[in-house]
Amino acid sequence: MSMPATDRDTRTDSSLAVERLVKRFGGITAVNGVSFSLARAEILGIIGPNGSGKSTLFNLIAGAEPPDAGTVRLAGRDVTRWPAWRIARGGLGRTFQIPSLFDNMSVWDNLLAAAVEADWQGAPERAEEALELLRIGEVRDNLASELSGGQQKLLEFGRVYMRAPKVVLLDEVTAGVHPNIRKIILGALRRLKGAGVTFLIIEHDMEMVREICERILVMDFGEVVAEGPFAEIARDKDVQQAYLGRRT
Ligand SMILES: Nc1ncnc2c1ncn2[C@@H]1O[C@H](COP(=O)(O)OP(=O)(O)OP(=O)(O)O)[C@@H](O)[C@H]1O
Repeated sequence: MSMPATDRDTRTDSSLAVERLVKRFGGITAVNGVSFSLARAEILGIIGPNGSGKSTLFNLIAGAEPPDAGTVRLAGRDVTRWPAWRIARGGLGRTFQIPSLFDNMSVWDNLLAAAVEADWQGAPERAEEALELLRIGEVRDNLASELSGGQQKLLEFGRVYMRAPKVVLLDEVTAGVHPNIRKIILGALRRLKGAGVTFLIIEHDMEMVREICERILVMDFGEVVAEGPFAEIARDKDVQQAYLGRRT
């Protein structure tokens, strides 16, 4: 089996690389031969209509579901079919569309609980950093259930930060949040990128994609149908009509 030159060149020193990933659910092929790789500190956006396979792709990368074929490499290591907890320990962080928090624990305890397996001793210091990075210091003693939806997204981001991930998957992290919260999230992304963290982002907010993603993958029917910088993707007539809306 021959491999495209672009894959061969980047896969060994990439932060994250997937090759020919496939996932079927009965008669549906949700992910159909997806390959791409991310350099360290790169931000790659994934766009595509509902049902195009974006969430399934995240699940395969994070180990929530095993692929039927293909490989996932994290920092050069083959992590295909590893359980999710082990991939997380290997340096992969993830947020969900609906934040998964401990509702009746405080913001502070939610942060500390995220560090349990990682680093107990450094946890308080890192939790302070998370409060500062995400500007949720004022609500540190509030229960997670008392936070606004946007603050809950910030806290979930903070819980990912606690584990000092090398690669982070963000699933519609700014969907429906107040512009101020969006700004905080963008600032945090830029700071972590500056510290070498790599991001893979599913996003419907095209403004966010344009602002922050260096490269974009367009998915449709489980396949990558276009790939490139935002300006290039935005020029593609088909992509424009289907996903970006008309801009005149
Ligand atoms: N657990 C599952 N069992 C059966 N079919 C599934 C399962 N998960 C996803 N699918 C199907 O796989 C396809 C891809 O779905 P997926 O959720 O990955 O798309 P998506 O691009 O993330 O969509 P959205 O933007 O709505 O989240 C869809 O046809 C979906 O119905």
